[in-house]
Amino acid sequence: MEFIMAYEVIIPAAGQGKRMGAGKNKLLLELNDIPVLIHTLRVFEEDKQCAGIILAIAPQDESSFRKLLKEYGIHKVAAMVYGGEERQYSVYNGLQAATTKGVVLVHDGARPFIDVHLIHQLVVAADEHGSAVAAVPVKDTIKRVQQNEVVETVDRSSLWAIQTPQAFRMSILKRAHEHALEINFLGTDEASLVEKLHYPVKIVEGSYDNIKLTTKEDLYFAEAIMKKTGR
Ligand SMILES: Nc1ccn([C@@H]2O[C@H](COP(=O)(O)OP(=O)(O)OP(=O)(O)O)[C@@H](O)[C@H]2O)c(=O)n1
Ligand SMILES: C[C@](O)(CO)[C@H](O)COP(=O)(O)O
Repeated sequence: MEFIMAYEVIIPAAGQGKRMGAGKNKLLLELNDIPVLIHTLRVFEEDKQCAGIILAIAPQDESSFRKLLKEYGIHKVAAMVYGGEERQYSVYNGLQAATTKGVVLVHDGARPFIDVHLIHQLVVAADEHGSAVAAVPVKDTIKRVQQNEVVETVDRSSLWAIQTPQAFRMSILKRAHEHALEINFLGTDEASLVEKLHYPVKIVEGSYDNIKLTTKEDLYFAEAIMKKTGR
């Protein structure tokens, strides 16, 4: 009998896509005629372990998003909340609508190439260790630069590029977001808020295919990944 560990997922989808320059929410852009948002949501809709999806959206996208959910048969969206000025606040608003006492995932709507096996690995790791994030080893040499001049070459052997999903015991993520508000800390991912509490964050090696669609160039990579994965 397969052991099913249920989780809820918060999908921040309220960004403006400024770096993409699409003139609209980049999650409404289409890959193989299907919106990016739907590619992302489908994975969770089809995962038996996913107990519910919480979507953080921009008010101006509400009607188009609701139409898409209906058109593509996405039934697991348990709540739609309005996002905030920053991604962190969108996730925080989503957290208020979460009901699980167990594991909660946060996954960028802009990362459509998520693999269900990685999701399950993250859920198990978060249940065991408290927090776990998808990541891949850095491939480039990374240098710290000030005024257009290299000041340091960072030792690459311990550098990882952190992705989402990021998985947490609900109690830990709630505490981390509350603490970040208390100390007025703004992080670019949920794990950085947990680190502020000095809690451990485990790494689960993911895939280089799990890209975040951020700039136009990422759309070319996305087309190649669609072909490769047969989506
Ligand atoms: N205030 C925000 C900002 C971002 N996001 C979401 O967080 C994910 C990752 O953010 P990013 O790739 O930076 O998206 P944008 O903020 O839209 O991009 P940009 O910074 O170029 O405007 C995206 O799914 C985006 O919709 C969000 O829910 N609320
Ligand atoms: C959460 C994240 O995807 C991890 O790499 C990344 O930090 C999001 O950054 P963004 O600038 O909000 O897209």
